[in-house]
Amino acid sequence: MVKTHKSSSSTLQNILFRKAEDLNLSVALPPEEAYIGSPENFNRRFILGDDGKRLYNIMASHMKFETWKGNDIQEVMAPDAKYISVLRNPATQYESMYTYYAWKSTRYMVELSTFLKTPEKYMTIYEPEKPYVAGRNPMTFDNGLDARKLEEGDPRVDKFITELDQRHHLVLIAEYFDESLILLKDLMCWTIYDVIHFTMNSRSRESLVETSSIDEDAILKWNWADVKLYSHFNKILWEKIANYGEKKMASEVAHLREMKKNLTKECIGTTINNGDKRVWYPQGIKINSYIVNTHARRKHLCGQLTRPEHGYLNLLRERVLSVNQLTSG
Ligand SMILES: Nc1ncnc2c1ncn2[C@@H]1O[C@H](COP(=O)(O)OS(=O)(=O)O)[C@@H](OP(=O)(O)O)[C@H]1O
Repeated sequence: MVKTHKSSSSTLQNILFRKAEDLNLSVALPPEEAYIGSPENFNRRFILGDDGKRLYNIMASHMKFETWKGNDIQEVMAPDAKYISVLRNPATQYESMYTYYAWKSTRYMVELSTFLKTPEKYMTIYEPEKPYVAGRNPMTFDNGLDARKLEEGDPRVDKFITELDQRHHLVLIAEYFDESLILLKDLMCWTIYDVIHFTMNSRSRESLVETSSIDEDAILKWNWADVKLYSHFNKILWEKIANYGEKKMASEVAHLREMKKNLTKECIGTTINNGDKRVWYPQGIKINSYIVNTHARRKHLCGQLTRPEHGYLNLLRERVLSVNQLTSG
């Protein structure tokens, strides 16, 4: 999975990590924190415990793809691996990113609405040459094309989108996440049970910054390549839904939502927005996470559905390290 920033990728990651845990699949993991090598380009030496020849079933952490040459990621993935990503409406994605990473005090030094009046100016002064998260067209960047300096309409973006379309088996859309997950289940020959999820890494209401329609227009203009990328894959998603059958889709989405509702009742005791040791909080940002109901503590699925990214990374890392110890001992 290409883990695109602030686009519901942690929720998708939770689904994949659950599968890895239950089926004991090999997962390419960062040795610490949440990035594999980034801001350096992807290289297998950044994978925890890699022996130079292992093939992985799952890779679902943030990393930096400069290109999709076919000799980097493909080299480490199992031959029948499916390539997926997720995109979100650039207007909401950009606000989430700017606020979550506190760019008003850590990068561009101004509020989002001020930045949006003359973004080129702030970009020229403050944008790092090699960022973890790009300040312009971030979802295009995460998927492998640095379009921070490309003029609107640059044909390299169209070419990139065409290539990406050939590369990715499925691009999920955050606004139609449940529909996207039904397609994922179909692609992977899973059951609906496999794609149940609770929303991960969402900001608490008080950590959202309201944007005006002027701001939103400015975000869309500034992130023109992301707008193209999103529009393209949103269209593809709806074509896939039509092929799947709209009636069948609606009935499965309803089933998924019903199962989610029941599991929410069963699993979640409380939702908290700070002080959870399994969560990474950027300074001053409140992130929702779930504490399992006392009576559901022994229920494996409840533990999995409520385990935030860093909790899962630590659990899977321990597993990799103990297997490596056994095989080298
Ligand atoms: N299903 C669904 N639909 C729409 N939006 C969703 C969904 N699931 C998660 N989210 C929102 O995605 C934001 C978190 O994205 P990521 O998990 O990709 O963030 S991160 O890059 O890994 O930090 C975060 O956005 P904000 O709350 O606006 O910050 C989540 O609320």
